[in-house]
Amino acid sequence: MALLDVERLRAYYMLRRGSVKAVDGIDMQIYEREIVGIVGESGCGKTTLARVLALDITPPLKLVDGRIVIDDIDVTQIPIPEARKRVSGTKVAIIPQAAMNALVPTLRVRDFIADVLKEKRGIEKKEAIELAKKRFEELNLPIRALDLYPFELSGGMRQRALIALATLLNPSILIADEPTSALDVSTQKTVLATLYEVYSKGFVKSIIFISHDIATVRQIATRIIVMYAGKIVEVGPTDEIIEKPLHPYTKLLMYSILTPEIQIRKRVDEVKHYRLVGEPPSLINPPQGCRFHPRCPFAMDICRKEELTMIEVEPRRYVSCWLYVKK
Ligand SMILES: Nc1ncnc2c1ncn2[C@@H]1O[C@H](COP(=O)(O)OP(=O)(O)OP(=O)(O)O)[C@@H](O)[C@H]1O
Repeated sequence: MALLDVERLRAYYMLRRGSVKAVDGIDMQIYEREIVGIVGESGCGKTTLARVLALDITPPLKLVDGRIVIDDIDVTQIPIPEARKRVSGTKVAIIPQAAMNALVPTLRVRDFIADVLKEKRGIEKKEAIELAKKRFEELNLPIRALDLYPFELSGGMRQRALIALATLLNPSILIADEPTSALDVSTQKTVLATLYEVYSKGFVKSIIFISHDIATVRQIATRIIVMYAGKIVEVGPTDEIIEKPLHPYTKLLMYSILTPEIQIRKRVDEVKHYRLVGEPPSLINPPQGCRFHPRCPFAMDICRKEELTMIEVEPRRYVSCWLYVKK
């Protein structure tokens, strides 16, 4: 039974010049005790998907179609503000991409926590600060950080504090959107370690980890979902996605991370003469057929005409590519 079950999800930015189809027909499941990485180039819809799953759906973003069931609650059947009240912080919590700005600069960390917990869950200040102290202790974070203003914390400490805060109420699913992208490599490691800690200590059941960088995702995720142009193109266990990518887009992404491991290089050797050139397409008028076809070195006629849904090529391995359809 999935913790999170998403069906036919469509969420568009409704602009005057057209709708940006940032999440366009997504089916996915997140199960208990897994860390799922969502990867793809900038602009492929990862942040939009994260926002929708966290029910942060404000204009111009609109939920156009589909169903989201979180821990048995079909949140798409309830008005969004009410759904948010029911699940935010307890079933699902998010560390947003602009996390550096997620804290309020004029509030000490503890006052920020108190405000958020009061507003979202009606928890009194004293109790909120006790909860925060306990969680900081459990995660070996310095409790004195609670008395500081955000600008007094280092980037890594701010990010780790946000992980602690997002998980205060032990949400079933934590969504972390590019939590390490603005940090240097050694700070990234400490932030990843804190994320792993909230998972291993059972403060969250599962994590969705979003990043454009497969190399980072690889360090923490047990399963990977690859997104391209508002759609999922491939899903599989991390090792298999890394060592045996199927979709040409995943292969080119893998090749571009220049891994030194010989087996991995060999497996993606078939794309060694190609590069991931150009940009992802406009999501106002995405290409017909497979959205990757204009950049795909292996595109066939059918790819330009017909869209394909996910096919299961092996147990737990899904890909959306005509190359894998048996003729
Ligand atoms: N507020 C907005 N209004 C209009 N279009 C938007 C808005 N936010 C994002 N988009 C568009 O939606 C598409 C998906 O963007 P999104 O930020 O979800 O992608 P992403 O994969 O998370 O990329 P990044 O890592 O750069 O955030 C892009 O075409 C983007 O330009």
